[in-house]
Amino acid sequence: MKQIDLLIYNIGCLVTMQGSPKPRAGTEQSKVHMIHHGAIAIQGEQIVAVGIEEEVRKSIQGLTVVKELDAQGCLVTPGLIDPHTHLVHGGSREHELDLKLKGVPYLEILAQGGGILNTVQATRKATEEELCLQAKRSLDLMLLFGATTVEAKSGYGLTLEDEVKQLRVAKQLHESHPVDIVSTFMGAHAVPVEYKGRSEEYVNLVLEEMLPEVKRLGLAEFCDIFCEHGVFSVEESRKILLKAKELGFKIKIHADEIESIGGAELAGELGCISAEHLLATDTEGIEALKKAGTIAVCLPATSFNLRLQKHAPARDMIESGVPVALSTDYNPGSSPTESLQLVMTLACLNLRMTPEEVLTAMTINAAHAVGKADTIGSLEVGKQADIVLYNATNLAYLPYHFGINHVHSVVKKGNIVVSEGKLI
Ligand SMILES: N=CN[C@@H](CCC(=O)O)C(=O)O
Ligand SMILES: [Zn+2]
Repeated sequence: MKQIDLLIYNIGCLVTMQGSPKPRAGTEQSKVHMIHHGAIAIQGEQIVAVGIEEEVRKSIQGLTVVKELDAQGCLVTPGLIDPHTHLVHGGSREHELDLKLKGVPYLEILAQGGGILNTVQATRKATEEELCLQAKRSLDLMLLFGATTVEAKSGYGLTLEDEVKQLRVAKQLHESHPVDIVSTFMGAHAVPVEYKGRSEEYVNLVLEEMLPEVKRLGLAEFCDIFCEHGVFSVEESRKILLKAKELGFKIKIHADEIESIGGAELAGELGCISAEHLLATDTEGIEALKKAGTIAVCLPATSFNLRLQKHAPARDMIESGVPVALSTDYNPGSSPTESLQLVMTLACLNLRMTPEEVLTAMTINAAHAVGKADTIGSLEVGKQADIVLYNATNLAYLPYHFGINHVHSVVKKGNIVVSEGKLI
């Protein structure tokens, strides 16, 4: 070891999340590993020492420290991970607010050609540059709110060309923005208008053309599908996810968001890495997830914004041993928010998760949900130095004082990219 490039010291409460080769489930979900008076030493992109400040300083004795960052006694956590977003899209849908207030259900708006299909129109119209600019604005906000890795789905193109356009934007942002992006192909997000009443043909297009081409271009690691009453059936979802698996994609599923049609059971049957939404999941669904080790990605900002009375049964899931992750579900319809901190509050209040369970859900479990737990999700020697410093001294303060941004600084791959709440 030649030198320390960055030493973060005087950390009042350092939450490391260390030691989770597997997603954390059951009582493990609340074990966050907290150190008081901590420090982190970084070389290049990696953590080389982490722990009690005195010990960290001893372990790096004699080495030149290039830069120091005084945490001023504050709370420090691993970089937050947002494992479910629809980051790249055209337009916005504030006009739906009126329909929502009149009580028109989400799936009804979609069935009338609005909702997702409205965003499909706007996304098809937009150029790659326009999509990139719009998504970058959101990605900047996500970073300011503490996210250092974000999953991003396609699914607003619904033609090969437009799906590839969205995925190319995600790739471009991954390469140019400090936030890392994990790409998911979601050509089966809705049946496009030109295939109305011919969903079988659209499913074939996804199977025969889109999936192989996206694979050939290497534009996505994951494949996802909206398995829901009136969107894609369990049979259609099985077909698409099986083909995706065969082609080497890792698989995810939007399951049981509005109705329980067996999406969670399918996730278990196919060994999905994660199943998302799960508001309507019942005991059998929870059991299927548990058996398969599938991560439940809960999206409380979506149920809040859709004004749903029901919430994902996160407590039952945790108590049954299903690992839970949390996400913004950032998208222009059901969850137009980039703030994982708002999600923290909603997860505590509506899903009855503790602040510790919430942090696990946004760090190590989210890292597993995007297949990156070997490099991110905890602060450990050898892991990527993705770190958040807050204007707070304890974990519970984050969900407690809601509606504001608590982030003071963000370190991404060893570089300070946010300081005093501003991008640098
Ligand atoms: N439910 C399906 N897809 C997105 C919403 C997309 C939209 O409304 O534009 C979700 O995960 O919430
Ligand atoms: Zn989604």
